[in-house]
Amino acid sequence: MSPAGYNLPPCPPPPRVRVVKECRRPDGNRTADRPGVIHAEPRRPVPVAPPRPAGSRTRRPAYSPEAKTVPAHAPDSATTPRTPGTWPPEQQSREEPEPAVPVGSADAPDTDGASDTAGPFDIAGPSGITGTADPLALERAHLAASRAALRAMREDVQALDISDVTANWVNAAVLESQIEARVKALADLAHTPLFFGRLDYLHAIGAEKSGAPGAGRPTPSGAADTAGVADMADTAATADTADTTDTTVYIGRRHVHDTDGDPMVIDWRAPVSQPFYRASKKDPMDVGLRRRFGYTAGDLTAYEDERLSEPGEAARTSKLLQAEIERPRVGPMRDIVATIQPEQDEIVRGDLGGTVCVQGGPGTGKTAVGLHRVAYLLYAHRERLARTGTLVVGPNASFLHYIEQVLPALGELEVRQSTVADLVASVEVRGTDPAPAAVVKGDARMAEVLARAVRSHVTPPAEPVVVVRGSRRWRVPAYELAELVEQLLARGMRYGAAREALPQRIAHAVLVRMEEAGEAPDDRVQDAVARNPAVKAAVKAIWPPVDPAKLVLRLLSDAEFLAAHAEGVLTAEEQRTILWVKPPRSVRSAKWSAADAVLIDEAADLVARTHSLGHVVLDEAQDLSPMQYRAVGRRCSTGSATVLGDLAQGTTPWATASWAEALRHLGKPEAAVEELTAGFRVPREVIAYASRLLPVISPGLTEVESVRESPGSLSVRRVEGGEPALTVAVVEACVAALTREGSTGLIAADARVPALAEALTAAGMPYLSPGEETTADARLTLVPASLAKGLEYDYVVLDEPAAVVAGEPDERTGLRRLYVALTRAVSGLTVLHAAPLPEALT
Ligand SMILES: Nc1ncnc2c1ncn2[C@@H]1O[C@H](COP(=O)(O)OP(=O)(O)OP(=O)(O)O)[C@@H](O)[C@H]1O
Repeated sequence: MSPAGYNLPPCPPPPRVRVVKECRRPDGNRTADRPGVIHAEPRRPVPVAPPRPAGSRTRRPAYSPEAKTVPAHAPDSATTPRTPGTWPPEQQSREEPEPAVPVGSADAPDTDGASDTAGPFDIAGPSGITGTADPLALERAHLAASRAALRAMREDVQALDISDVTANWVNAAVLESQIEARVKALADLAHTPLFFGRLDYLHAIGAEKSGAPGAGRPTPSGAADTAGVADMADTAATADTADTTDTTVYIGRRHVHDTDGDPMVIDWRAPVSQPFYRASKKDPMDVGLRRRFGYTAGDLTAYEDERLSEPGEAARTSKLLQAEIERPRVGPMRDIVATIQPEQDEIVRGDLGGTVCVQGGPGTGKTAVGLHRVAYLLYAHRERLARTGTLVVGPNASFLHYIEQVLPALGELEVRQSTVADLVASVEVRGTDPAPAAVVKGDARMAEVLARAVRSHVTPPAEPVVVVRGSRRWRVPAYELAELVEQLLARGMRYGAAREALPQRIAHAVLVRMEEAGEAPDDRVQDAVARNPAVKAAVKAIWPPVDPAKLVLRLLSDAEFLAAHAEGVLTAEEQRTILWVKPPRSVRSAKWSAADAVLIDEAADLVARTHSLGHVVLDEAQDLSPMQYRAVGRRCSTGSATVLGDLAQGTTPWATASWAEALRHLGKPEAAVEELTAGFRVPREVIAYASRLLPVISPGLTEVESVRESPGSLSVRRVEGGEPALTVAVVEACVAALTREGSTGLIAADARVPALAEALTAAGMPYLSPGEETTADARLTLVPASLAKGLEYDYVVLDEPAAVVAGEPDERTGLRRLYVALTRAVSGLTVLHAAPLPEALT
């Protein structure tokens, strides 16, 4: 296995290039000829990690003081010769951990890396490493060596000379772009920790240990269904350790190995990494020590140990987890790869074959889990999913913008993200429906109405088909044509596919007659007959083309046409509800609504099968109508889905009442429903306050149990003096919130947004809108309550809850909207009201 022994990411749309020749590096060395695989040998020397101290049985090559290569992002000291155990000396002194600072304290130093885990705080000890050296220095040395190894991997790919490899310029261009992508994927981002955890196994990885505790733990080999890109190399390189005596693995975002192919960092998705997320005192999975690392500004500054096999040590909540959650939020959503919790990991690593539905209250990590699941599936089934595609569906553009950096941070750049509206955007949506019309249009019964309407275009043949060839005339009578039509209808084919099949069926009937008359027609004759003008004319009359948009236009404009197909399906009242008062003249001039676009999408699928992807993640799924579920479902009809949502946060008039029903509409009735109840975002005090609404908005749903205590995180204040005084108080609360680190969201009823915007401007306080990225200089976002779903801020100021409730068509939906607004804060929520609070909150 070469350092760069990865298949390169497939590069659709051009077909995968089969590299049949050897790649030749500039130094003349050849690489093997595996199709689509770039090898780069011989490997360059890279510095290796310092020796594991006594008691740590790893196979990693001993640290060599001669190794002088400067690590890619190693501290400046990297060129200085080092002494084992104190490596690198300057770095050790420069990066000596700062004095312990209470987690979440205002004194905590700035962190600027999206993937940093925490500010410095008490370093748990003593370390699992015995010996004289400072454990932190040893870990930093391993980090520096891993970075150097990664740089070497990257340089090997950069050095590839493909000039005599490719047969033509197209192949060369594809290969070039694959190399570019590969180099990009191997980038060492200064502020993204290369590893965030370490496991010390009790037994050598992959060794037989029958009877040993955790004997069933995964081995590094057999990661995945392997075929394909990076995972192939990862799996193979990881498997290198299977017959060794290694006991220690470092876990990070990607695989890094040294010049011998020995892993220095293992991808978090590999089976051998799994115990990092799942092992517990109860089931240590053969892990003796689990170590989590804390970073500050890209520097390794802390670690936290858990000794899973020592019964005396009580299980405790990870301070690093707490610090990570409370780390001020600026910018887009972050990944949680370093702190995925066991119940989340169960979902993340679920089989590709099965659809899973996750019910979870606000802040339980549904979105995070869904995104990490995609990354995991891409690792485990890369080739299959690269071929079939993956998709993340979110509720609106600002939400998608908020989450869009998570997958790239996990090294996955190819996942499409879309709203349902964009998925079905075959017409321009310029109109809106009144709620009652939208509810009927979103009802699953509309699928039956559309199916009937499409099928109604098939007209029973009244005339025979007469095909003239040379001097002969061949006649297929109307009754026989009718039989052919019946057969096609009975097969349940898509309308368009059946339409394409009909000419061949008619031609076949003609050929049977020819044979009966002693002729010996072949396939070419059949094709010629199928293209005969008489056959074409008959097909047009019997099975005319259907334009989905025109069909829906007619259904919504023509009461008789609608009645003919909605008979027994929709009531007369429902039909009236969806009919346009003033029918548009054409598809182009129609003011299509979002629900209309979904109807057109359904009709389009009746005509021609929608392409199915390999896996779809559907977030905030509770808000979809049955017809929207169908639209998403047909995009994973041959694949699987991860459905994420919270019934209590359903705020559309058609929001789903039960997951069983939703999954039925999605076409995945067999899907398992899992529940997440541990809350990561919202502090205990705040979630307890918001949960007062649950009995009214979603009776029977489990309350979220926050993993974080944060005394003083909730403030509810009544403001005397009506709306003007309230506005002043809200602005003041924003000013106060902005004195703290991190982001502030001012959430208000949509109708209140203009007044608040004006007040903020008058106060000289610039603000962003949802979807605009917060930065260190722009930390305040003014959020209409209708767009708050899925978002979060360190501090939230909530304006006038009663107005949020009143902004919705009914009280239950209003209270659900309020529940969403109340659950966006990570560190503090201030509720300000002039009007009385909704009763359920008091
Ligand atoms: N295991 C974890 N470690 C660290 N942070 C986590 C973990 N799980 C979730 N979080 C954090 O909690 C916050 C909420 O997560 P997320 O947005 O995925 O929740 P959600 O269930 O989708 O919430 P909502 O229902 O409000 O949309 C995010 O900041 C996320 O990073």
